[in-house]
Amino acid sequence: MTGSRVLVVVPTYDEVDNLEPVLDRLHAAVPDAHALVVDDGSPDGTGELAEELAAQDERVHVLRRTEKAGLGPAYVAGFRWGRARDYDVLVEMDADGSHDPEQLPALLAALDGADLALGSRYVPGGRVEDWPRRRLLLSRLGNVYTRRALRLPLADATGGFRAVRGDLVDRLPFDEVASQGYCFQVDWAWRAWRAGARVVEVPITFSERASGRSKMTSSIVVEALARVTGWGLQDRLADRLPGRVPPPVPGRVRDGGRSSEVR
Ligand SMILES: Nc1nc2c(ncn2[C@@H]2O[C@H](COP(=O)(O)OP(=O)(O)O[C@H]3O[C@H](CO)[C@@H](O)[C@H](O)[C@@H]3O)[C@@H](O)[C@H]2O)c(=O)[nH]1
Repeated sequence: MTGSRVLVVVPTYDEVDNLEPVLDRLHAAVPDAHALVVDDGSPDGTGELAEELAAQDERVHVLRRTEKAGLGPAYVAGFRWGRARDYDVLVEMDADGSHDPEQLPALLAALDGADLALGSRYVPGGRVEDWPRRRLLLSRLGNVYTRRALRLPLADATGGFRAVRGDLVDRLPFDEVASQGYCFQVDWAWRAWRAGARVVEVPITFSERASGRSKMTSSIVVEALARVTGWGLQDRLADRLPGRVPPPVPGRVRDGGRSSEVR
């Protein structure tokens, strides 16, 4: 979307070695983009570093929260901050170098014909590099399960590199989004699709983080499994209710220009 004001929301927890290189790469790739670092009281000083970077560069902003409250609430706070300041496009990007800012222009370009552009590791052309095999397996299985349980025609609903038009953010009921962990990604992609949003998957390369450790925990996995299973069951039960009001017309999903069927 040419001429748009773009805000890249970067959630951080203990990313002191990764943050500056990632912001440098972002501004080399998309010089006009602004970045909002949403730090949850990182003990390693990421929040203080973000303040220093913001003092040196007017394109960098910081939202500091007092404690680690999860990826979902961090993004909701970042999206609200961005919409209150009239950014037209909001972007999700990890702080650890897993997402390549050079691929951001492709995500932004995809918004010309879509409301939500998902960076996708699992469409043709997408890749995962150097991730431990068990993480890759978990991610693949999580996506297969999500697709089946929610009848959501996405190859990668759990990824965290995406761009969304501000007006879609305004339409979504983020007050109802209770997901704390990485399930947040599925949660709002699903709500967007059900709300009739035009969703496109854009191939990306995801690489193992540059330094530090993943914040993935077993409770994040359990939350995702429980929530996705619950939503899927509710949806199927609702199908059986007499006089059920038809669900909203689902949005279109495209992958490289082709329409996808619900699998
Ligand atoms: N503010 C804040 N940030 C957090 C929190 N937990 C994690 N983060 C930040 O969120 C980003 C992703 O966390 P990682 O721990 O690096 O995630 P990963 O294991 O590489 O995650 C992969 O799976 C996620 C779930 O599908 C994806 O969202 C992510 O893109 C990637 O594919 C990092 O920038 C990390 O600092 C939190 O509680 N609060």
